[in-house]
Amino acid sequence: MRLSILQVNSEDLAPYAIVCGDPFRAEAISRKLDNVRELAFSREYRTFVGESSGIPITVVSHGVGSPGAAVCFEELIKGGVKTLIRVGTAGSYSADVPPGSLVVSTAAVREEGLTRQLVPLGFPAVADQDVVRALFEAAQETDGLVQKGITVTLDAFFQGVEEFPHAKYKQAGAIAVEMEIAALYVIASLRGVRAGAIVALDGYADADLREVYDPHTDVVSGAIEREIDAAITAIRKLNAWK
Ligand SMILES: O=P(O)(O)O[C@H]1O[C@H](CO)[C@@H](O)[C@H]1O
Ligand SMILES: O=c1cc[nH]c(=O)[nH]1
Repeated sequence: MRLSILQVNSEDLAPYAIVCGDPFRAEAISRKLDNVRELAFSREYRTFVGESSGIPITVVSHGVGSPGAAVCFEELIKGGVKTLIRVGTAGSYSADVPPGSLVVSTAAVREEGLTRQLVPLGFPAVADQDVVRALFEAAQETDGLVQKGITVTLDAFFQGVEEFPHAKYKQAGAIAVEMEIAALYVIASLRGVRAGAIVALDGYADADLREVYDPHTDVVSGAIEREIDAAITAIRKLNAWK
């Protein structure tokens, strides 16, 4: 089956997929795999397929924001992907998890506009427990801080005149904010597949991102390297557990 937006054939996809915002990160992830082939680069969606320890893995970039990412997740699932792991970046809510730390998202606050068009807001955006366990174990095997907990998914990146809801979600116990995990978790639940996410913290959520946002520091690059390794290791664990 031809997937019309990703521009790939479903027969070429693997049951495990690693997804990320940035097409260049997708390429970096693919470089960690064996027997890699680039299948397509259509819009923001760059798709590779390769193997780790003989396990086929698809890697796809989904761009920035939940609506575009949702299109990618839906097509991957339609194409036969059964486990999706997002490898992203996020802003921290706490000095306890400073930039360079990793966070495994157990569930996401639905502060975006997409998922309420799919299912009522009372429906949770929650990760698959086996994927969380595999990601957390794998991340702990890398050097550096890793925590697991609730993340927030927001549409807006730069603040306007409205207050961002960070203070109340921090008070409620959330640990980081990004832009696509809630869409991933809701769509995975609706379509009956597994999903999880790990993010590298690249700064603080309450900073003025127009002034200070820089995800290209050595500290962040090191954390992204660690989360990529953790995601691939997590897939090897999940494959061994089945
Ligand atoms: O690094 P990625 O995976 O793109 O994730 C985060 O970075 C982007 C914002 O710069 C948003 O997509 C956000 O969710
Ligand atoms: O959405 C995001 C992603 C990375 N860093 C942030 O502060 N916010």
